[in-house]
Amino acid sequence: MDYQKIIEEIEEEIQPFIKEGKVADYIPALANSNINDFAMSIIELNGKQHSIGCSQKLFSIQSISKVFTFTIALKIYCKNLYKRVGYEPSGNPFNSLVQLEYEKGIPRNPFINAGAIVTTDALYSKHKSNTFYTILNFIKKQCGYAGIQANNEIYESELAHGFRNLSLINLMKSFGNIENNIDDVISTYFRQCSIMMNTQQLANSMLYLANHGINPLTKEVIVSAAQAKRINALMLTCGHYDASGDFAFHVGLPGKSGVGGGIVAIVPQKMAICVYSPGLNKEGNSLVGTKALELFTTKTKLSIF
Ligand SMILES: NC(=O)CC[C@H](N)C(=O)O
Repeated sequence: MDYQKIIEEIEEEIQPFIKEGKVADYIPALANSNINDFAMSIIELNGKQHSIGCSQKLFSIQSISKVFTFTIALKIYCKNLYKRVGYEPSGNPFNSLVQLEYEKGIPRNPFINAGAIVTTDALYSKHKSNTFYTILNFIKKQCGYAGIQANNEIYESELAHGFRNLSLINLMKSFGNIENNIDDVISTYFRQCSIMMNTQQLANSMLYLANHGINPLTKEVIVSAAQAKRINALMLTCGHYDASGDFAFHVGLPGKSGVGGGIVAIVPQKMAICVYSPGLNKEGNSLVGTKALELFTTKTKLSIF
């Protein structure tokens, strides 16, 4: 299949939708993202790459970082991790507090904010003040580029406005589900969200999930096949919060979004994809990114369904 031609078609077909989204402004440093930006990158298991648009432009990975932290925590804690964070969809917005009180501080899954904060806390218990560098080094290795960095302005901006996330972590601490100092954990979480990558780097970094946990290019075993299956399952059922059903319905691939405007998606045994468009839909997922992936699976018949 000529993937390059397909993504070129998609770039044209998404144009009418570009102004429909709204860039995230609850993190003030994200408010000046350019709504007209669009990029899409594919990497096949054999390393063949295809890109369109501003695929070299860096943007903050935000909640896509939850895939990396969950992967690292799963390697360390295996099944024990599920004592502290579940694996069911929440049906609620990514930063919702309500369910967390009913469910005694155990977040539904690792891809909503509460679950990702617990995951970062679990990493902090092991790596202490090296936690952020452990996450960053993991990402550098997966994408094959040592220059990956966090963005201090975005980090500071979220730190100054992260009231919701502070509520979540305090509530979980009150239930005994946060082991470390809340300032240490929340600042690590905000820093991981502010890591800057482009669509090409993000697609590269997800390749192990398309290949049963093994990076097909370096042959390194990142997680077991069973763990890779579970990460993909959670991306499918929880990767887009209360729009996860909608994403499965329209796109039909395991995926994970971030409020920076990126979405990664996995075509099992074939490829990893990343799209970028900072205009979001009301659930906080890239509107045009979702549309582009829908067009891709419709044109290629590569949905898992
Ligand atoms: N959905 C997201 O990308 C949310 C991440 C963001 N840093 C937050 O915690 O609110």
